[in-house]
Amino acid sequence: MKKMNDYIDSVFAPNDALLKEVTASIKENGMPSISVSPSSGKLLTMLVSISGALNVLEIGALGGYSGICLARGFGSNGKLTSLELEEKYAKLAENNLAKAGFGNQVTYLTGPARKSLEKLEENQRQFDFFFIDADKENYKHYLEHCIKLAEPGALIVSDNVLAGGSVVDDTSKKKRYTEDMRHFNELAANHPQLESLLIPIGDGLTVSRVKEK
Ligand SMILES: C[S@@+](CC[C@H](N)C(=O)[O-])C[C@H]1O[C@@H](n2cnc3c(N)ncnc32)[C@H](O)[C@@H]1O
Ligand SMILES: [Mg+2]
Repeated sequence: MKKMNDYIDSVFAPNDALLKEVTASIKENGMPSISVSPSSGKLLTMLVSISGALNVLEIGALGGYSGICLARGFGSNGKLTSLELEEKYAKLAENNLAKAGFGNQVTYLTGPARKSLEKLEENQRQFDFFFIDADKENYKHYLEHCIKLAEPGALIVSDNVLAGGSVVDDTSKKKRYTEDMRHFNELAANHPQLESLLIPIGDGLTVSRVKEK
């Protein structure tokens, strides 16, 4: 899986100068190197752009790498709302999004994402694109929140659904969240309100489309 991903990254999605700077800033700040892979980031940009989404909700910001990829998909017209547990991470992400030219188009809500999602529901907010990439044990809850906040036809993209290959291959080292990801994929695949497919790029992205009612 690593060799294939390295090949795809190097041919189709080499990091540009800004994404290299963002990746370095995450390391320099002592934060974990767990941003999406370059190809996953490029797919996010393409999916936002192709779908024409203008109101994007991200769950799990870290240092803003995926946030920049999402914002590049909507250009100057869209808005990104990003939920992040850690104040320090959200600050760095905000700085990096400003460097990328999206400073006026992003809002960070800090604290546990499930609380922020409940607030967004109370305020009857709607989004047309979602990216789930935070604590894996809560993915199933995030999915239900996203469906509630979704405009018909919205896309919900979820990262790390292959759990390093361990969801398909019992010889791969099992991760703490292997079972969570197996259950999550089953949920997305069989959910009556979704049409879903897992795309094996990076650590796997499950792409779900919210059916029109
Ligand atoms: C894998 S990282 C996100 C990477 C980012 N999406 C990217 O690719 O650039 C996961 C993030 O989720 C955040 N997180 C973990 N638990 C959370 C929670 N309960 N609510 C909100 N954010 C959470 C972590 O602090 C971390 O920044
Ligand atoms: Mg991830």
